[in-house]
Amino acid sequence: MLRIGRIDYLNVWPLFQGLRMRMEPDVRDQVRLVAGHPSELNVALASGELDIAPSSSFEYLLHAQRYNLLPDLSICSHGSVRSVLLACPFSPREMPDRLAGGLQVGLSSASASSVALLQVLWRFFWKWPEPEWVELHPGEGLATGRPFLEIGDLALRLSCEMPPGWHLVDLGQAWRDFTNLPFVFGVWMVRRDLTAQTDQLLDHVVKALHAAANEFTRDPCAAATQIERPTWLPVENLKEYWQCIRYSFGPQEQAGLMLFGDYIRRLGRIPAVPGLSWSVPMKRDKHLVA
Ligand SMILES: C=C(O[C@@H]1C=C(C(=O)O)C=C[C@H]1O)C(=O)O
Repeated sequence: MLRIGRIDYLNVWPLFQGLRMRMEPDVRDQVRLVAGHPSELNVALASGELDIAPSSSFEYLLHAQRYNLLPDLSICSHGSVRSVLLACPFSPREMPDRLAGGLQVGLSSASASSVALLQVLWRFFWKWPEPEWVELHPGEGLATGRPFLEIGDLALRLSCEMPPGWHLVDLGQAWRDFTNLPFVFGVWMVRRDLTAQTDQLLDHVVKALHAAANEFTRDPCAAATQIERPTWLPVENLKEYWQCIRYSFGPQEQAGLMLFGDYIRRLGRIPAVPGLSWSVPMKRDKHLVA
């Protein structure tokens, strides 16, 4: 049995749809998909309830000794991402003045990477004074009337149905403006203590994931007509969204992840930036281990 985490957001829908379509019945019988938001998957992975999951890049940077990474697969954006947003009930230009009077800023309890990204941008890019950070459940932010971080489909919904008077800051775009690099929100982590019996199963799943990712990269909009969309999401918005989401994990994305690691080290959240440990040799390194 292979226990796979599935982020319950539209950002990975095409990947899991592709996986489902490609799994042979005997493989499907041996795979259990467990859905949750990234923080839930981080906890389940760390405690060994899951064997493999796409989840927060922050969790990898924090506990890299527990995991290997699937090569060539991530959840990232090269600019605007649309589903990781700082929502603000006033113009963000007013932030320094508002902070002078003391201000709480809400952080989604669903997130690890985006929480840290917001704190990195706050300190090193915008250079705003530190607010009082408070944790909020997903969907609770608007009612507070204060700035808050939202991720996933709830954030995408905010970007489709912009609440009157609110301003949205896209954190994928802000990271691009800051560093000129992609931001890797999620990576695929495989627990290092996975038993050898699951090797073949894992191999099959990884091949299917790569095929699904390649198909998505070739035509990110194709899946938009296959899915039953929520009423708040026009098909054009979904197509635009999936053109922002990328599953690649090449040198640019790796550089973005390492730079993020260095900033969170400077924030004191990790003692040192770990190396990237792969679950199978990278394609370009195969000749080294042959
Ligand atoms: C792009 C997104 O990234 C997600 C955000 C994560 C986090 O903040 O920890 C983890 C995985 C990603 O799926 C999103 O929320 O849509």
